[in-house]
Amino acid sequence: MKIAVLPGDGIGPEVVREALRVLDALNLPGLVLFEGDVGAIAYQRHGHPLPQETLDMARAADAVLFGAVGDPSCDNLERHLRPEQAILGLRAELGLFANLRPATTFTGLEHMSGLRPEIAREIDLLIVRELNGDVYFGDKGIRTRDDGEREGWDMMCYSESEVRRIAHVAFRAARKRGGRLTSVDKANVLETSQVWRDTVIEVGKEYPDVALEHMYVDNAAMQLVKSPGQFDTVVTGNLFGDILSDQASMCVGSIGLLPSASLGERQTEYGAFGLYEPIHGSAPDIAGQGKANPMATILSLAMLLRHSMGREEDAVRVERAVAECLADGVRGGDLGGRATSREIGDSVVSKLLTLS
Ligand SMILES: NC(=O)c1ccc[n+]([C@@H]2O[C@H](COP(=O)([O-])OP(=O)(O)OC[C@H]3O[C@@H](n4cnc5c(N)ncnc54)[C@H](O)[C@@H]3O)[C@@H](O)[C@H]2O)c1
Ligand SMILES: CC(C)[C@H](C(=O)O)[C@@H](O)C(=O)O
Ligand SMILES: [Mg+2]
Repeated sequence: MKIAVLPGDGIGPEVVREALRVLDALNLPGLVLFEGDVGAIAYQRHGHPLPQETLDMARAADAVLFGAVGDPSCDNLERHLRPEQAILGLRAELGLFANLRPATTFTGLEHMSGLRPEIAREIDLLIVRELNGDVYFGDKGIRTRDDGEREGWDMMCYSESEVRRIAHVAFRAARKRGGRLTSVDKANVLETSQVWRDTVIEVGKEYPDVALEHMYVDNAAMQLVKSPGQFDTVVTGNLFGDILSDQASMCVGSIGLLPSASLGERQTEYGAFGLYEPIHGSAPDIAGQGKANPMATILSLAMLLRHSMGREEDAVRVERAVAECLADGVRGGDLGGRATSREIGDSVVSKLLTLS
């Protein structure tokens, strides 16, 4: 089993390092790890944020563990050379169209949520975010109008087949969870969303056991804060899913806690090929200070064990280790504590070794 490890920029290497220590503690046979450059570091070393060699390494692997990309020093580069293009390029080139972003309450953290504890306690949802389309990948540009004013434009677009395939992933996920699916769109304004909604309804006919509802994205943002417990599985487009998942993280307590899996159609001999990363970014404001919470990356590793390695029991063990550390009061700066990334990694590894 080959894992491509792409730590990236800022806190990326700091959080990936701790996830790898957890992987090491599991002592799994037959693992081969390769490390590659992505993001600003890759641009500095190779002149491109996603060097061909890194892409080839990811393609040749059975799974990818990704940290984060982004560096303020690159904000004025031409767009195709910016670090963020590395993750967008990987998602597109590897056909990873289904991004699973679970958000679940942790016992003992209710008071760290931006919500009242009794409301935070209810959170157990999965955002299924489409990852290969939408305004992210449509034509875009900056043009100068006749009156001399600059105008930026980005085309939002979803085809029926793009919506159909993510809808199937979401319905199947909802079926395995609480049997409820909320499709989030902006069909009252956007034609893209009209096609989205019509297609989700069509696909829904194949899943009569799943209760489907539709919600406009502005209302969904409000409902997520008002009563997050009403959500089971949520399916939405690339942009809305990006925003709602950061919001969901603060309902749980910190962006340093939410993992993700990006999956496509490819299967390997071990499970689904996938890329696993925390939902947060490179956090330049705390990079290099040992302040990053590595739990989101450790929980992403758990998703890798589950989806790409078929090791459900190990995945659950890692998730339990993180949850029990939080219940014991292990807290980084993001949760009002003082534990360093290293100390959080140490705690998770020690806890893991006590769990059978
Ligand atoms: N998938 C990715 O690689 C990814 C995701 C999001 C943002 N980015 C990039 O990261 C850079 C910074 O973006 P941003 O500041 O908007 O978002 P961010 O997620 O990097 O940081 C937002 C805030 O959350 C904090 N934070 C994030 N992760 C944390 C962690 N693990 N522990 C403790 N605190 C944490 C940061 O310190 C910051 O205050 C940008 O270049 C952006 O494009 C990359
Ligand atoms: C860095 C950026 C391209 C990325 C996105 O918008 O998808 C990030 O915000 C994420 O959530 O993974
Ligand atoms: Mg994001």
